[in-house]
Amino acid sequence: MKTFRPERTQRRRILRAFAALPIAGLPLTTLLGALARAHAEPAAVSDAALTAAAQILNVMDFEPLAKATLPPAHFAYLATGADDDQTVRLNHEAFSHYQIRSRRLIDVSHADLSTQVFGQPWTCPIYLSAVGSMRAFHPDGELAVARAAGAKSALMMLSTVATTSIEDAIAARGTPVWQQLYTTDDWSITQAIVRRAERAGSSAIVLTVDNLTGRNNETLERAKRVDTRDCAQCHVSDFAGYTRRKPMLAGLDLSHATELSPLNMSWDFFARLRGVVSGKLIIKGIVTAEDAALAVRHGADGIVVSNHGGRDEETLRPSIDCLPEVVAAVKRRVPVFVDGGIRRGTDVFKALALGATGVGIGRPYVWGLAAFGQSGVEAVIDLLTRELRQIMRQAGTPTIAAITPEHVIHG
Ligand SMILES: Cc1cc2nc3c(=O)[nH]c(=O)nc-3n(C[C@H](O)[C@H](O)[C@H](O)COP(=O)(O)O)c2cc1C
Ligand SMILES: CCCCCCC(=O)C(=O)O
Repeated sequence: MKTFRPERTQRRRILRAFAALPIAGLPLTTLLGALARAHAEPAAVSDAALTAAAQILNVMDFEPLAKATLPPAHFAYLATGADDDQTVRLNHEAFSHYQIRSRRLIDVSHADLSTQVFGQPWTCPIYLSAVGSMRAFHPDGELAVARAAGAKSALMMLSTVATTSIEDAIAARGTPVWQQLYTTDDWSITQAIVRRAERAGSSAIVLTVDNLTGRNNETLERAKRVDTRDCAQCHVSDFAGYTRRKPMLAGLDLSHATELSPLNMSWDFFARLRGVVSGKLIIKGIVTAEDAALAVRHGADGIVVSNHGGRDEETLRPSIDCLPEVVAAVKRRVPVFVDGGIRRGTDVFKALALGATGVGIGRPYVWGLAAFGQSGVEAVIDLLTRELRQIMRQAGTPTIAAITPEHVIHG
């Protein structure tokens, strides 16, 4: 990559853009770095990128910056979902159907966002959900995310198909991460990944069950036709090449494998997995009361209500709409987490009111990563945290425990 040396007039424009950035603490070098990656030639620094940088008010404002920074096929891998991307859109839109019932005259001078998960203190209920191949979005990939998670005391869930090993991610975060699990139908592979993750200090194994081999992502396929650059980091077209690039799969014999989320996976597999996971075992991708009950019966320690950000199947059922029935079925026996379409502090608030213990984000922090590296991820966490604090005050809920189902209504 060429070094970015802006001309004097460009520098003035960049400085103006930076000065207008309302997010304190994004260093100029970070902004310049992002623009340098976005435009290998300084002369190509576009007005659109500068304007977008100057207008960051909320996490969604990072998306156009990420788009300007990334090769089209990488951005498409990040942005898109299954079929017509309708579930992706509905995941967020559905939050507008829930309205907040604010209570008045409650002392909210000390809003406390801290909570407890599995007996561990969390400074805030927002966590960074698993996203694979993050070096496709920024050279520092998961390392930058882990550092940001450490700086902000946010929980990070590391993908099996991360481009950083769990050992390096934990070292960068400074405290354990959760290991998300994809595996093959070869039991020895499953055991090896679990053993390695637990030896490295992973405090939970999160089995993803909603991403069956063979998703239909037409938007991504179209983007790959126009952008023919090597996207092997994030695209699974060449299975052997793809898995070779994933540190968590290094040293494993995958020569007989063709998939990482086998079609024959069943509750028997989950029960067997329960037998080898010594820490917490969480199941990610549950969207019905029936499966939530089965998960608890099979020994799950936690459930993530998720449709994988609408990436795998076009169900048109937003994950926030699935949360209440799962919470009802679980009857407080294990914590329930949710992700999908969370873009505002009010979305986090509504999810908590509907019974979530923790609320995951995917794309928003990757937009921050793509645009600004570690600082961008931190800024996304800060923005959502600030918005959550604000709505907690407005709604008369000074603590996370004070947020109850009475604070939200489906309209
Ligand atoms: C680019 C990308 C890669 C992802 N990779 C994984 C993964 O490796 N494992 C997994 O369980 N979920 C993965 N997810 C799903 C996220 O963990 C999460 O469920 C989803 O992104 C939440 O929706 P949101 O992006 O609207 O916040 C990925 C999502 C994206 C956008
Ligand atoms: C099941 C193997 C491919 C996983 C790709 C990572 C992922 O979950 C995604 O949404 O992308």
